[in-house]
Amino acid sequence: MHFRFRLERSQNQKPVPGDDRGFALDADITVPGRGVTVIFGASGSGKTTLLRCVAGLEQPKFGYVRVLEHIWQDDNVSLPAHKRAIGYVFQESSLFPFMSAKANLNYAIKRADAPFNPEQYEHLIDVMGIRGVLDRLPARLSGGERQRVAICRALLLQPKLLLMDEPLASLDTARKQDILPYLERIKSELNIPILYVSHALDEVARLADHVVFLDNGSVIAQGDVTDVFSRIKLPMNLGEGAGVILQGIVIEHAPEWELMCVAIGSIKLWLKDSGDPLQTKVRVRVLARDVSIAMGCETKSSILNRIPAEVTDIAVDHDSSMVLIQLRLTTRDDQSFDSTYVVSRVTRRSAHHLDLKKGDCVWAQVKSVALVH
Ligand SMILES: Nc1ncnc2c1ncn2[C@@H]1O[C@H](COP(=O)(O)OP(=O)(O)OP(=O)(O)O)[C@@H](O)[C@H]1O
Repeated sequence: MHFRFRLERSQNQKPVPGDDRGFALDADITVPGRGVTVIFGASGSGKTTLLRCVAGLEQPKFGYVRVLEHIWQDDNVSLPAHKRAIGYVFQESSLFPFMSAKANLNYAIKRADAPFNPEQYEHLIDVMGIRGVLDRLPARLSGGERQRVAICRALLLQPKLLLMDEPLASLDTARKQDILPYLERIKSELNIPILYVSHALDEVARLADHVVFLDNGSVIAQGDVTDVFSRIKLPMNLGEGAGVILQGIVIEHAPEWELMCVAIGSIKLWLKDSGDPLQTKVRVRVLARDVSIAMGCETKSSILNRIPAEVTDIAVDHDSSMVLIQLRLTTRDDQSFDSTYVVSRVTRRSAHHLDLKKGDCVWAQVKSVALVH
C-alpha cells in the first residue's frame, strides 16, 4: 500500500482558540498490504488527519492512495469517501444508540458493496465474541463490548482496508487487556490490512507488524516493527519505552524453574513460563533499561540471559546523562553474527568507564524479557 499526502491547515482553521501554530502534513508511506501498521506519534502529530486523508474525508493539496492494486486517489482521480472500501473504527464507538447491536450490524450488511455472506457473518460474530449481546441496545453494553460490535460492523462492510483510530482510548486498562486478544484474532484470522492509530507503546508492541512514526506532520521512521525499534537514533523520545520487539518460538520448558526458552533465530532467551506449548509463535519485548553490558562473563551473575554481542551503534539518549547502545547478538555455539539486535540504555558514565566503541565484543545481560503475545 502506498499513501502520499501534502496538506496544510492555516492558523484560522485551528480548532483550539489561541493555538496559533499552523499544521502541515507531509507524508510518504509505503507499507505491505497485510498485517497491522501502527501509526504512532504524540498528540497533535497528525495521526487522525492521516487516516482521514486515506478515508477521503480531507482534501489534501496533494494526495495519492493505493490500497493493494486499487488506486483511490492520484493526480486524475479522487474517489469520494463512500466509494473507498474502508471500515473505520473510532475512539468512541459510533453505534446508532436507538438500534440493537444486531440492527447496527444489519445496517452495515445493507451498505456493503459485496453480497451478504452468512458464513462470514457468523464467523465474525464469533471472532469478536458478541453472540450473547446482539439483542442489546448500545447503552446496555460495556465499553469493550460496544467497541467489539463497532469493529464487527466495520468488518461487515467487507472493506479492503480497516482504519482504527485509537479504538482502545476510551477504555480503562482492564478493558483494554480484554479487547486486545480480539484484535489479535482479527489479525490472525482475517486477511485484511489494518491502519491502527495509537500513542500507546504497549499496543504497538502487541499488535504492530509495521510502524510509522509521525512527528509534527512528518514521517520520521517507518518499516518493520523489529527493525524500527532496534534503531537508536530515532528523533522521537521513547523514554523508558525504548527497546526492541522480537518474534520467536517457544522451544523449551523448564517446569522446575517455571521458565521457558524462546528462540529468536539462533538466539535463545529465557523468560517466565507462560504455559504456551512448544512451537507457539510469541512476541517478546526487551526494554533498553533491562539490558546491561559486561566485558566478560567470568563472574557468576543472577542475570538469566547473557549473550555475546557486538556493539553496532552508540547514541546519546534524549536524557543526555544516558546513552543508547545497539547490540547485535551472536549465537553461543559458533559465535557467528546473527541479525537479532537489542538496545541497552546505560549511563553515559558507565559507557565511558567501559570505553565502549563500535565493533567491541561484549556480553549483553538481559535482566528481563516480557512476553507480549
Ligand atoms: N478539524 C480541524 N480543523 C483544523 N485543525 C485541526 C482539525 N483537527 C485537528 N486539527 C489540527 O491538526 C493537527 C493534527 O491533528 P490530529 O488530530 O491529526 O493529530 P493526532 O496525532 O491524531 O492527535 P491526537 O493523538 O491528540 O488525536 C493538530 O495541530 C490539530 O490541532
